[in-house]
Amino acid sequence: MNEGEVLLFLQLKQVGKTFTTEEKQFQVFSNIDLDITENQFVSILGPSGCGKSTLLSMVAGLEEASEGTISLEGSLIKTPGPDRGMVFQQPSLFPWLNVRDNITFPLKGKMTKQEANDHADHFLKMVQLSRFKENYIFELSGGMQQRVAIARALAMDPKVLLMDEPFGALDEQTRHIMHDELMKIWQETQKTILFVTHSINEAIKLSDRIVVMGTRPGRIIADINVDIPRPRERSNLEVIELEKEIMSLLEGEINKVLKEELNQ
Ligand SMILES: Nc1ncnc2c1ncn2[C@@H]1O[C@H](COP(=O)(O)OP(=O)(O)OP(=O)(O)O)[C@@H](O)[C@H]1O
Repeated sequence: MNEGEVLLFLQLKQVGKTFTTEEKQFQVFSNIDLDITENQFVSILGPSGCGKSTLLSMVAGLEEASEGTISLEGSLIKTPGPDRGMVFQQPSLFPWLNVRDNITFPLKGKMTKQEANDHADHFLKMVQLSRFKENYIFELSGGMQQRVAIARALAMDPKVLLMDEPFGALDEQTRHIMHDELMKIWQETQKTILFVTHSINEAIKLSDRIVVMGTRPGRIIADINVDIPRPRERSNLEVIELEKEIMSLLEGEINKVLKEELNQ
């Protein structure tokens, strides 16, 4: 690298996605350009169907880009890899393994059993589940299961944590607790986080930056740096102002989706 040259961390260049089925071709989005710096917490916000999950899956390497390129520290992303950890809305844990073994499972072959257990215990402490390491998944609440999924992703030491509506299935109270915990984890681990949500308030509460997507055609309609000091209470005037601003940006997009759905 030449002196003065900035190494881009996560870079999406002119990315597009078209799904092809037997009957038709469907372009979800095109021309997505995004540069994300290391340690940034970036939320992708947008109406249902604009392609948030598809975009995240492409960064995960689970979906291929139809156009453009996605690279992490200069390496093109084509397949899933340990440099990217994924947390889904449903935690997809192994019910036949206890909490700790769920976390050590992907570490098999990478370290000794004792090292893996110690490693898992470190992350279980971080997500405040140390007392539950011997429990089975069905014995945990939804919020606790999601914490196991976060610990499992972090234990792989990814460069980027990809989170697809991770708290979407939780009740309001648990979601608030998880927000606070995720903020602590992010500050402690300094991970880069790409977070998909359709909650404006969630995006404002958590993010350094909010990328707002529109739909049909899918595209970025705003890219907002959030410099409101944390913690960001809902009653904070700056939060309320930003919430209004994003709501008005999204209103037209949401109406577009509703109109099309009602006409179908
Ligand atoms: N494998 C697939 N084949 C065909 N179409 C797909 C496929 N996956 C997603 N789509 C379509 O792509 C569009 C974007 O889907 P995606 O799930 O990425 O949207 P989203 O913004 O995450 O929506 P939501 O907020 O409802 O989860 C939708 O119209 C969806 O039906």
